[in-house]
Amino acid sequence: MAEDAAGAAHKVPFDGTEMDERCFEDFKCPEGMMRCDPEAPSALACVEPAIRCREVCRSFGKLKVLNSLDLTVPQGHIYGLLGPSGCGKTTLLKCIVGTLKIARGHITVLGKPPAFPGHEVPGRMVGYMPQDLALYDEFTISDTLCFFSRIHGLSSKETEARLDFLIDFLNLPPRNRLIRNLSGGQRRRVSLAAALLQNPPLLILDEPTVGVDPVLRSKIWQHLVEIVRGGQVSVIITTHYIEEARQANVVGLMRNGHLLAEAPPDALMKQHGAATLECAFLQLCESSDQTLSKNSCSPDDHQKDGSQSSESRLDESQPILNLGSGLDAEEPKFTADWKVRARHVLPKCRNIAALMIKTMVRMKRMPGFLCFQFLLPAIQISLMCLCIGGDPRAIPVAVVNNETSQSSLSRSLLSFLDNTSVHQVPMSHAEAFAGIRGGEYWGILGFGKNFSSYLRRRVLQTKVPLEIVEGGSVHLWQDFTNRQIALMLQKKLEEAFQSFVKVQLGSMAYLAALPIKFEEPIYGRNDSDFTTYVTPGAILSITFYLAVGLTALSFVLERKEGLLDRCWVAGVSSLETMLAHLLSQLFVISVQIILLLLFTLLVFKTPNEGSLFLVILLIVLQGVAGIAFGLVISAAIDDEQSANQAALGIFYPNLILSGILWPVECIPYPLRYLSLVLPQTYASEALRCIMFRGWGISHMMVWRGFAVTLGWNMFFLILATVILKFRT
Ligand SMILES: Nc1ncnc2c1ncn2[C@@H]1O[C@H](COP(=O)(O)OP(=O)(O)OP(=O)(O)O)[C@@H](O)[C@H]1O
Repeated sequence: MAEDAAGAAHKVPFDGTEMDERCFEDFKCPEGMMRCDPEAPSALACVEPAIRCREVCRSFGKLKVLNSLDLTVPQGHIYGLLGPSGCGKTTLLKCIVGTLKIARGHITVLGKPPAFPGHEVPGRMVGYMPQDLALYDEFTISDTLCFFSRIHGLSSKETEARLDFLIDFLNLPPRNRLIRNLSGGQRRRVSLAAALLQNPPLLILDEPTVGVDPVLRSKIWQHLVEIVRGGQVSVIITTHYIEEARQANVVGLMRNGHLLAEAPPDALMKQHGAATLECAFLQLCESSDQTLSKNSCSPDDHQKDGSQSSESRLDESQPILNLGSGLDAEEPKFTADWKVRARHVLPKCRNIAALMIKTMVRMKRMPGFLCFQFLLPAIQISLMCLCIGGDPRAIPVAVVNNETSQSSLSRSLLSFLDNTSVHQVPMSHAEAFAGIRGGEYWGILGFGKNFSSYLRRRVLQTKVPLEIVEGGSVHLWQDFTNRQIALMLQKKLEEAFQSFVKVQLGSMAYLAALPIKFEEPIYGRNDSDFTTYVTPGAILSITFYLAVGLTALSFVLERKEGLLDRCWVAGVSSLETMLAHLLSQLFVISVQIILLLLFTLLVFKTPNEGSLFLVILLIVLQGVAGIAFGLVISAAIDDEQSANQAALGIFYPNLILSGILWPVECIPYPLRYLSLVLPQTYASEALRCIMFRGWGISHMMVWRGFAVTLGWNMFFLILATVILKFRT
């Protein structure tokens, strides 16, 4: 370690003689610019660098973004990282703070690799200002800073003091102004304030001065110069304003994923005889291009993989870069005992509380959306109860009655037909058939002119000719393109006939009845409708998918806006983020379930014969499964459109296969096996058993629903954690 540190601290100066990196202090700022304190760095000569990157490689797919990059940020220095757009500066900073993993090489930040157990990088040792604003729009300035101060564990007194200082120093608007109402430059300054908040020993600032006026820009630099003066704070800063980087103690000029030079700005300019840093940079780029083209002309110099040879890289960087980096290429070994490792993995209540308060504040700021969120499941189940499973109403049916007498049996029979469901339209035979073919009627009821006498004979005589049977029957022609309506019509006609027979025959009614007796049902009711069957599954499905949608969307958006990364760098682990979201969503789900059940049980009178506690528990667990599945989607998918498509793409197959709309028994094998492993199949069955059969947890069909739901919860949570781990 000591050897590594010493190796890293040696630089080859422009004239080729060895120099200690403390020599970096020996530069002058141009007139009119702020000067770095030349005294500052010398106090910390030859200590472990604040950041040391050796042979760092990182690719996105086939694109090599960091290519064997070496970089050293000395302790107590401002390091200006410069380079053209797309050269990999942000990627490098993300690797340094640990939000991106490197493919090769090693990085130490304040003595240890980022995210090493027990190391507070990420954490309160580092203040990170990402390139994206990464601020919560619904927060005020004060909410934003208090949120990060809770994560860093600052006391309320410390927070107040820092808030006052930062608002004054960065010339911010009043603290109760919402972020969404700030200008771009003001937001950027709030983002910088969040990075400076806890006075960290390391500041990593990705373009903090973009969109900031020159006066404030100079003030920011002055502040940076002041805070590094004591030698305890180090800063790495990227900027597009190359000349402002002359105020840095060291600049690193980056191109195509590696450093062309790393030296004090004045020394760099002197070596290239350039009047400005920009000119020096241009010259370096030109000489780098020349070296490259020279090397590309000589086939022997080509590397097998087509990447730039290490020799050529050395050539182009030789005047400036640390040639002793080879000494550091060997990865230093770091160890932590099991207690530190365990503490590192265990979620911190402080962070979970900070994240939960954040969610609550955001909800408070969006009352309309919150009410909608609470009421949505109740609205959905109400719509379902109102629109699905009920009997069709006022179905037009043509009646062709050839009996003319007012006292005929056909008229009596028709009077028993349920008029709310069936709308009878008397007409002639020809009109009726023309009407049904034209789609005006769903059926035709036909009575022959001798219907009454033939019906009596057919019931009372033991043997009658076929002509009597035909003439004594009600004839029904139907449009069967709508099965529900067709079956309802048949059922209504049968019911009307049974009632008619009871009145006409009294105690002799059995003569015209089917020799089948439908006894009282053991469970459920004779008149239970399709709505009753669908409701339990619909409740679970609504709870599950609302949780999926809200979780996936909120996480994907937070990730896209860089908020998740920013919290991570502040020291919040993925597990803490997931737990905090789970707990806050549990509150939302609880309110949703209360309203949902109030509507289902009290307004729509869906029967519940079993334990209300079990009903609520199963719905909550399904909600948790939805949240966990939402986490999987958000962990695996980066943009909201794809996340929406994934959630929607899974919604219908799951609804159809889970036996929510239609019994699982109708699903053909082997699709049935797939249906049985889905999260809502056994759970819906369990909820139906509790609500309609009054069964408890001891019944296999009930506990199986709970067990499968718990199993899916575990699976989704583990899967989300694993995906997050692999994708960092
Ligand atoms: N998540 C990603 N997936 C794929 N490619 C990426 C990703 N992030 C960055 N890149 C690519 O890596 C390269 C370097 O990007 P990076 O943001 O590090 O550049 P930069 O030097 O910070 O640019 P700028 O100064 O414009 O911010 C670019 O070509 C970019 O397109």
